[in-house]
Amino acid sequence: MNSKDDVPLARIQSAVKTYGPTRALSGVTLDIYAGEVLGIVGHNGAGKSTLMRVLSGLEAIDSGSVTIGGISSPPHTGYPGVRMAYQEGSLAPELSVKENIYISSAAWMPRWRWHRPAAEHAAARLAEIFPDHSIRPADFVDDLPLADRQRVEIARATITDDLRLLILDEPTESLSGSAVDQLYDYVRKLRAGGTGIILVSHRLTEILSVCDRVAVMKDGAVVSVYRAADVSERDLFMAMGGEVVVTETVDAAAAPAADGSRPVAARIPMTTVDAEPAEIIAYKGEVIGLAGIAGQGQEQVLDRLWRGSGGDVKVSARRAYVPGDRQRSGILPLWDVAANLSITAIPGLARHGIRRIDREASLVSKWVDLLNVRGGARAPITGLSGGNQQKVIVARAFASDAEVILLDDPFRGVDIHTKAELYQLIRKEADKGRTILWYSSENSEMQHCDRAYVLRANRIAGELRGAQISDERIISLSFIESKETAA
Ligand SMILES: Nc1ncnc2c1ncn2[C@@H]1O[C@H](COP(=O)(O)OP(=O)(O)OP(=O)(O)O)[C@@H](O)[C@H]1O
Repeated sequence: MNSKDDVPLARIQSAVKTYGPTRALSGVTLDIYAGEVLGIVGHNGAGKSTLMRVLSGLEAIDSGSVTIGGISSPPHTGYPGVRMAYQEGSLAPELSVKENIYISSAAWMPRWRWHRPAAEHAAARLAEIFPDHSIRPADFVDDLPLADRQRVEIARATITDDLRLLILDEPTESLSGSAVDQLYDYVRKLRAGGTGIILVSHRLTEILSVCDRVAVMKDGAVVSVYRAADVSERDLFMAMGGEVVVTETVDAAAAPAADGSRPVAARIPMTTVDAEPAEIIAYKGEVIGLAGIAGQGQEQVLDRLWRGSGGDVKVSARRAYVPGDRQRSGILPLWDVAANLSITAIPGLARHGIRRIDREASLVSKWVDLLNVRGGARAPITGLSGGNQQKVIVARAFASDAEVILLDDPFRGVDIHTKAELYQLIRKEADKGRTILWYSSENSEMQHCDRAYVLRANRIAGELRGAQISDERIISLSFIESKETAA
């Protein structure tokens, strides 16, 4: 552990950064040491990503100072030795993996015949961090699923001839369990080699398991710094400004049985892992989880339901979809928060085909308040923090008149207070008769469902109900061999 006498690798003093009227950083003071993992936690919009962009030299502060490795005014290429894996992804989608690696390493890679070294670096680093990955250096980034793009984003940040400070901004929001463990093993290895690492995350369990110290940010400032060994998740939660919200998970006894007495809201034919015919069925008013490790067909189920009835698929005509990949298919970047939020609700609010601006405005203000969207209704959506953008996309679905809501890992990057409120919102909306089908990469979220189907290789590996839905059960169903493959 570092003592006060150690020279910090990075020192931030009274850093202030404003965007128009928004004070994103209101006087941050923080030291970061070589050979430590420093966690940064805080509510959506607390200023975490802004601070990281300042440390990487991407944004200049208005006042205060930032010194890294003895340098206070970084060259246009950023502070030497500081690399960052970005929350929203920084890869050029129309280029291949190796081309992306080359772009960020052009300063030290050969100027000619760089394809091969770039491909070798990409393959070697991906294999080192994520041994079971299946990404090829020639793959186009746009063709990769979100989790693979995240793997490349992380690998890209570490491919350099000089790594002193590695910044990971919410690196695990789209990774599943084993990839998360692999990443943190690599982080520990870097720490042992003397690299300083900053880990920004809303996942407090991960923060406490991998960090040496944790800084809590609130409203643009660091309000406390703890030794990770001295605090609990609850302590961090309270320091972030949390009230203890009791989120009720579904109790098996209380869970509504899938008894068929309610109308069917969605039905989709499937097979079991033993190749028996089966189906995913959601009755009106149920919250149905689609669980299992990432990429096992959960998104295809949502996609088939989104495309609508046809063949043996049955689903209500009024449905809404919350995509997990907000950059690609979620936000409407040229519009403000209000337009992004109300777009699907407008027809339902109109009278005789004429828009009712007053009703639209009150709908928007209700949801902005309910989800505490920092930035307000008139802010451009791209000026919002990542978690706040995600809240707007969730609000858009619930503000519509949809009977069936399809959630594709919807709470990526949303802070824990807001998540707790969203879990309650889902329950309330289900009680009102809406049906929710919900894929989450966080198994613990599935506990808020009435029933959950665990998927493996596009098939149903099992169905859990109420209190049966646990991390352990989901993991074991995700890996146990089927009778067919075991035979
Ligand atoms: N480019 C920008 N233009 C205008 N406002 C911005 C911009 N970037 C950030 N902000 C504002 O600065 C504040 C801090 O945002 P920041 O992205 O740093 O928060 P964060 O703590 O990383 O949040 P999250 O957990 O949601 O990622 C927010 O109010 C945000 O709206």
